[in-house]
Amino acid sequence: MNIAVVGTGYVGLVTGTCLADIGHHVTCIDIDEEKVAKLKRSESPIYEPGLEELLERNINSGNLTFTTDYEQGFKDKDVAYIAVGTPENDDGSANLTFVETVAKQIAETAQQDIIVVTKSTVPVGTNHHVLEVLQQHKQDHVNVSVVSNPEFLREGSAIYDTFNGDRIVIGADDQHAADTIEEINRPFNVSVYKTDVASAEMIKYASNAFLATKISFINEVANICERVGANVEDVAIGMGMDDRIGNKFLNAGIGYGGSCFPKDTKALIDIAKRVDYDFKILNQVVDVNTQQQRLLVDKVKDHFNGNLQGKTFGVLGLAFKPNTDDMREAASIVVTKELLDAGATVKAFDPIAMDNAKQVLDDRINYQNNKEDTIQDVDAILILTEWDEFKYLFNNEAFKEIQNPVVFDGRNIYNAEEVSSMTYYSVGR
Ligand SMILES: NC(=O)c1ccc[n+]([C@@H]2O[C@H](COP(=O)([O-])OP(=O)(O)OC[C@H]3O[C@@H](n4cnc5c(N)ncnc54)[C@H](O)[C@@H]3O)[C@@H](O)[C@H]2O)c1
Ligand SMILES: O=c1ccn([C@@H]2O[C@H](COP(=O)(O)OP(=O)(O)O[C@H]3O[C@H](CO)[C@@H](O)[C@H](O)[C@H]3O)[C@@H](O)[C@H]2O)c(=O)[nH]1
Repeated sequence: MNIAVVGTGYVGLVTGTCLADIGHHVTCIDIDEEKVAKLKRSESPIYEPGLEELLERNINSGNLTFTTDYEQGFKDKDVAYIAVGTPENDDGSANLTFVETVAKQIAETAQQDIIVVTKSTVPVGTNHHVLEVLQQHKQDHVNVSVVSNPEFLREGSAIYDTFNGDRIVIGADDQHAADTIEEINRPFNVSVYKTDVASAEMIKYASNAFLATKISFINEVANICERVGANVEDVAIGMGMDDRIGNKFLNAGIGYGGSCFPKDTKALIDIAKRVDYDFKILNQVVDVNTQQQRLLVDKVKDHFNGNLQGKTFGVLGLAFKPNTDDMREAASIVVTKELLDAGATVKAFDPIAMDNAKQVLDDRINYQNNKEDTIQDVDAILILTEWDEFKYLFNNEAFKEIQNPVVFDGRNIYNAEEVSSMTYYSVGR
């Protein structure tokens, strides 16, 4: 099949590359010229394990091309995927400007019948609106239909998730369009769930909101565990042995971040509000997460009797989770700002996200080139992201030289034996 993918961010680039890898002819379109120039050289503008190899293979085979030119991108295409951002507006609602713009551009460019597939996360009703925009701006001889095909990949394992997803959701009111998208995806060999457009749009928000709820729930349990002398890790294992609960997404810590959970939970609250419904649980999930992202700073302040003036902290991990360079809504943004505002000096290091971190974090931060330098001459070490290379910190010569180390572990990456000889704080244990 001949496919255009509009937007080469985390979703568009992974989707386009994987569709090319299963044999489709794919052109990815982006307005960012620098990004497209890099992609043409088989260089990935984002860090995503395995992506660069896949890019190179499919560019070389001729299945994958990149352009900033819509006319070139849509030439002879049967299907167009929309994978542009839907960021948060000030009131929490989803900003649909990019999706609308792309719908209009597709309509104005398409010269043949086209199925438009929305991969971007969009509120219920958006695909119907996209169809209206397409119909308003398309040429008379062109037939258009829309399909909602929400994306469930996780950053850091996006390629794996695409080939091993739990489901592919296809929401369409047009049977032929739904069947075509199912056929396109068949080589992935992932279960397909077909439904109507509105339900597909809702599945995406409900899934993310449920996962965020699981995290805020276990974080509140962790906070109680600390007060009653229980261990949240043992509690999560015991809970997770019940299949109805499941053992995933029960890791307590300093809350969820990233480009999806924070914005999608707020967008679902807004979707509910627009139909006069107060999504009470989800409001609390968001509040708990805001509180949880500050938790480590409260522990630091308690340890230093409320005075961080003149203290130095070594922060390990800045990305919102390991194996990504994405800094969107990372807990490190909150934690480092609070430490700096309290008068502390902050040294920081992330194995991959340094460049992006420098764009979003406070310029008072003293960036380091490695973990060894970051933990030298500090009053305490803070772990904010559970990168593998931080898991063996205690075997590191630089660490062994520290007198009376103090460690605040926001991701519970160490066990009791490892930390027995130091002052150690974690979450819910
Ligand atoms: N990041 C994820 O892990 C993830 C997972 C599932 C769903 N989603 C959803 O997918 C959507 C995209 O997310 P993302 O993280 O990939 O976004 P992103 O911000 O990384 O990428 C968006 C891309 O779209 C491009 N773009 C903007 N306007 C354009 C236009 N008119 N024409 C062509 N390109 C244009 C931008 O230049 C950018 O490269 C969002 O709705 C998001 O909620 C994201
Ligand atoms: O038990 C857990 C699991 C995750 N997290 C945190 O939750 C956030 C999100 O993690 P994860 O879901 O692994 O990453 P994302 O790449 O944001 O993926 C989520 O958001 C995507 C965008 O919508 C969806 O496609 C994915 O299915 C959904 O998992 C991160 O800050 C994690 O540290 C926890 O605190 N505890």
